[in-house]
Amino acid sequence: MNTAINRFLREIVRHKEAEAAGIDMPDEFMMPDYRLKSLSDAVRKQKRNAVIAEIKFRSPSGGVTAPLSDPKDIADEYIRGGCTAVSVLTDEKFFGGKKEYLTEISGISTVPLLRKDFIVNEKQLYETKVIGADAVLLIAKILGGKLPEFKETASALSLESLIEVRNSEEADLAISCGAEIIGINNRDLTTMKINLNKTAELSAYIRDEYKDALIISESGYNFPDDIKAMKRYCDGFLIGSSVMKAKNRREAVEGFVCA
Ligand SMILES: O=C(O)c1ccccc1NCC(=O)[C@H](O)[C@H](O)COP(=O)(O)O
Repeated sequence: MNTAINRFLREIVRHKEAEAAGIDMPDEFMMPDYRLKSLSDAVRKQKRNAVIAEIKFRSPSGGVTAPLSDPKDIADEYIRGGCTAVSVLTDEKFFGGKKEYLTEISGISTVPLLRKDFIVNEKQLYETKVIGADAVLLIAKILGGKLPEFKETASALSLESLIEVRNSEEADLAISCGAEIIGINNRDLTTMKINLNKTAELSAYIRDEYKDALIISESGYNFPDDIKAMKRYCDGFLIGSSVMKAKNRREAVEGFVCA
């Protein structure tokens, strides 16, 4: 692992391990909706572009993406724009998220919800279920050899896993544990720079090796034309900053969905 990534991930892992020492249960008045919604089915059934629209108030690469507002309203705008799923950042320290946001949104959402966080401890998977998510992000670089057992635990909890990779070794790891959904992240964690070609390169590798997984291209989609250029390389897109920053979020999502 390169040293800059190392430092960043080490800081996150340390923080997450401390946080995961206790499981936060949602308050009674925010009981999540546990009816299952499948992310993979939703992506497969989408006739236009499958867009997983993300709620992220802040990020290490871009700072504040939007002033704090009710995440349910944002999810509602995304859903009216035709998104296939909503991704909710639940990390507080680095992304200004909250686990409660996911629980609140689960009460109004008609689409699957992805919990976006840094999962380092299996307790967080139980917590992910408890707070009302349908799917969870597992990052190959963080979990390494522990990835298969985390994926199995997630499946046992009826949580789908989106396994995030950035290179062919990580893709091999995802494939070896039978990933149903693989996310290719276009953001380089050393420089924070975006390279959409990462999706083109890695999806060719993955599709050569393994035809079963859905491929989601993550990060760096600013304009509908970006989707037009990349759609042949993947089955869906995870889009955060540009839809959070949009004046009209419903229209912004619709633009990506219909590109
Ligand atoms: O968003 C960041 O700055 C970031 C930095 C370091 C690790 C992860 C990061 N983001 C997580 C994500 O995967 C993105 O939020 C997601 O793919 C959406 O990206 P974007 O549309 O570019 O906001």
